[in-house]
Amino acid sequence: MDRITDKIAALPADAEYFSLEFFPPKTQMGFSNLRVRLQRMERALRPLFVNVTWGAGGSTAQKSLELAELCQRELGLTTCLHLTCTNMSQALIDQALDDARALGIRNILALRGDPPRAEYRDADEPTEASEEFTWAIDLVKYIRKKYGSYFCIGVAAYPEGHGDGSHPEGQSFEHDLPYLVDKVQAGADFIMTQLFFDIEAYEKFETTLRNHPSGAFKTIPILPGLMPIQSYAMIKRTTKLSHAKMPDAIMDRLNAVKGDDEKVKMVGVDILSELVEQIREIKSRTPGPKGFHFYTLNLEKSVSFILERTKLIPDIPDEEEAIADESPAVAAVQRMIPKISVNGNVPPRAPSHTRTARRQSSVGSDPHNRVIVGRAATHPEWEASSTEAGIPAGSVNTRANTLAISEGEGALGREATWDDFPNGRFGDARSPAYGEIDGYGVSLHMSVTQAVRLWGYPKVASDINDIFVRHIRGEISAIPWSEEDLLPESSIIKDKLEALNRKGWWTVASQPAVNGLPSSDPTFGWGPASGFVFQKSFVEFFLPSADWKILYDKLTSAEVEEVVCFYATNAKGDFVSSDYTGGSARAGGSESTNAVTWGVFPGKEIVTPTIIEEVSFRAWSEEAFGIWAEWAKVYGRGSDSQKLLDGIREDYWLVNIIHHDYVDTDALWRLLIE
Ligand SMILES: Cc1cc2nc3c(=O)[nH]c(=O)nc-3n(C[C@H](O)[C@H](O)[C@H](O)COP(=O)(O)OP(=O)(O)OC[C@H]3O[C@@H](n4cnc5c(N)ncnc54)[C@H](O)[C@@H]3O)c2cc1C
Ligand SMILES: NC(=O)c1ccc[n+]([C@@H]2O[C@H](COP(=O)([O-])OP(=O)(O)OC[C@H]3O[C@@H](n4cnc5c(N)ncnc54)[C@H](O)[C@@H]3O)[C@@H](O)[C@H]2O)c1
Repeated sequence: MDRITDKIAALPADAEYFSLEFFPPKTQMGFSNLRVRLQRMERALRPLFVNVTWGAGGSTAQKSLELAELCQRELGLTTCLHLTCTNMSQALIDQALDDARALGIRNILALRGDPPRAEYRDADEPTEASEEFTWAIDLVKYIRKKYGSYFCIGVAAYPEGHGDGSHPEGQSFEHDLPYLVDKVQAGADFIMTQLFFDIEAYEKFETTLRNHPSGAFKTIPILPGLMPIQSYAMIKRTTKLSHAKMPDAIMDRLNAVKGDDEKVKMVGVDILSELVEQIREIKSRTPGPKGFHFYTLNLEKSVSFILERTKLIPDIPDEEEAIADESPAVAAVQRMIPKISVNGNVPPRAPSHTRTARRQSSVGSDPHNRVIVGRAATHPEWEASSTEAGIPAGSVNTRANTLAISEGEGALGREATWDDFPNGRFGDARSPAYGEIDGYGVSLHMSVTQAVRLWGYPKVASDINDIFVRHIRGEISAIPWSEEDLLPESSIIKDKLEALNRKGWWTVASQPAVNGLPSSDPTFGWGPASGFVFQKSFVEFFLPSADWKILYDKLTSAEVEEVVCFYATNAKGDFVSSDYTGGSARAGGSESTNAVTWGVFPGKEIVTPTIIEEVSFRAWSEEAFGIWAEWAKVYGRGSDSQKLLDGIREDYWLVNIIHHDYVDTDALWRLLIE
């Protein structure tokens, strides 16, 4: 019995249940770590089902199917595969549905994805045979027509209204309502909502649906979407992107602790637990089992606390637990235990940062603390056995112990939750949580109208120079690679960044050098009091291949190569770095790891929150080039703008250059500008 609605129907009338959402990790190591995490969460938390997200336009198709296979086939979890229908070929939709069926998946969350780009269509597709996929309802109808009742179909809904800004009257639940009625009447079996924190909006939403004159929502399962608060910066960004309101009372509680990551997380657990209680009260008005949906962002600690605190974890009878302890699931948990680094050490608590930093990592802070040290995708043979790691047999052989581990308790818990502080947008590339924020794939995060309003219709490369320069100057709020303004720290290198962008080297990230400022410094400071912080300067930018050839020679010249590290790639996947220049490896052949931000604090080891290295650069660069393609789709096929952007994508390189001489704070800029 793997259809979600059948599973719900089999529950007692007063039962509660929940689902957990995961996205396909960007890196092999992230995938391998998620496998272990899923095994642990399945055992400790017992979700009724899990969701696997789908990158808009099919951008994660293969990875989503791999993750869905792991969940459904290997772990035996009832799996709901998300599927979007816009901006991709019908062939891909057909393939995904056929693959899902072949994997035994019985549940699809049928979504629209990004707004359809008018001229986007697979040129090879015979038009008379293809369906029009403009709205999610088109996918619901298509699945019903092609597969009958084989799939249980879910659809999305938005308690505060869908917010892509394309509707003239703005964001409103009332505007969406008739279309939601249509989606359900077209054959949807359950509803999952966008994340929200405004309980009054949710109450109005569920009450309106349940009492709707059409009767469409009288009994349909409605799963409210809840996002654990992983960090201050992340929740601010997610609520902005999802257009969910953060009530003042909740924001005040987070503002009061915003400098302390651990406290933000625990206040977040309180906030989410209170939301669950309030939703319970609203749901008690409708008979039948009550469901909840959690956006995990591939992290386990917060959600485990919330589920335990709110008693949402289902009990299992003792005898079933005894059987379960003999089962393959336990063997899986036992396999997970040895994910202790070879020398058996465990990571310390992640440092407390007060500022949004870039590629955050607990790994570089202490080489002993690596959780995944190699590149092997599965069952790396360097793992210590549980006996070698000093774990008494049977010590995790109960669900209670597994839950404690998911909550970060003890040495095993610290090991399991090593990546629990994804400050900034990009965490450690070894973490399942690494990558773009929602796992919905590369996206501009805005409608065509908004994109055109911000960036107009670029026709020649110098138009792009202007867009980047205006972003550096704060005249436009976003470029396709960054929806945020520059951080205050960038102001001291603004003229250098402008100069680079004016000459057509388009910067997407950077930082100035800092040689020992107090940790309390209002612009550069972070971490505990009485410390000192340091930074190496770096800059990441796109440049034409002809310019790259010249710059490469400069970077690999005898006097420069000692003081810089660089990583460079293009859309075809050609890759060069300072580790492998001229076909030979430098520094003994090992790949470099660059701590570009570090801090020294009383009574602590050196903390290195930002690291640049090959694995994260490569994973990010795929996304970075994908964004050019997304931007091109804003404009009509064959238009000047589309041709310009696609041409750039094919020709340009993305390069990240780090200068090691942080004492000479101008060195990087002299090298690149003069
Ligand atoms: C639980 C959940 C999971 C998600 N998972 C993913 C994912 O895995 N991958 C991903 O890329 N995205 C995902 N999304 C995001 C989703 O793809 C976007 O929000 C998308 O912009 C809208 O999708 P939809 O299915 O709600 O679209 P639709 O139901 O088509 O609605 C989109 C908007 O159009 C309006 N509308 C609908 N029909 C019509 C019509 N006939 N005429 C005029 N207006 C109409 C609606 O009112 C709404 O404002 C998810 C969202 C939710 C809530
Ligand atoms: N090299 C890698 O390994 C790697 C991996 C992931 C992400 N990234 C980069 O990080 C960026 C965003 O990451 P984040 O959200 O953690 O960063 P962030 O928001 O912390 O910003 C990164 C820094 O770059 C500056 N910046 C922002 N826009 C800039 C621009 N257009 N030109 C020059 N500087 C700019 C910011 O002021 C800030 O100091 C991505 O756009 C990407 O360029 C690089």
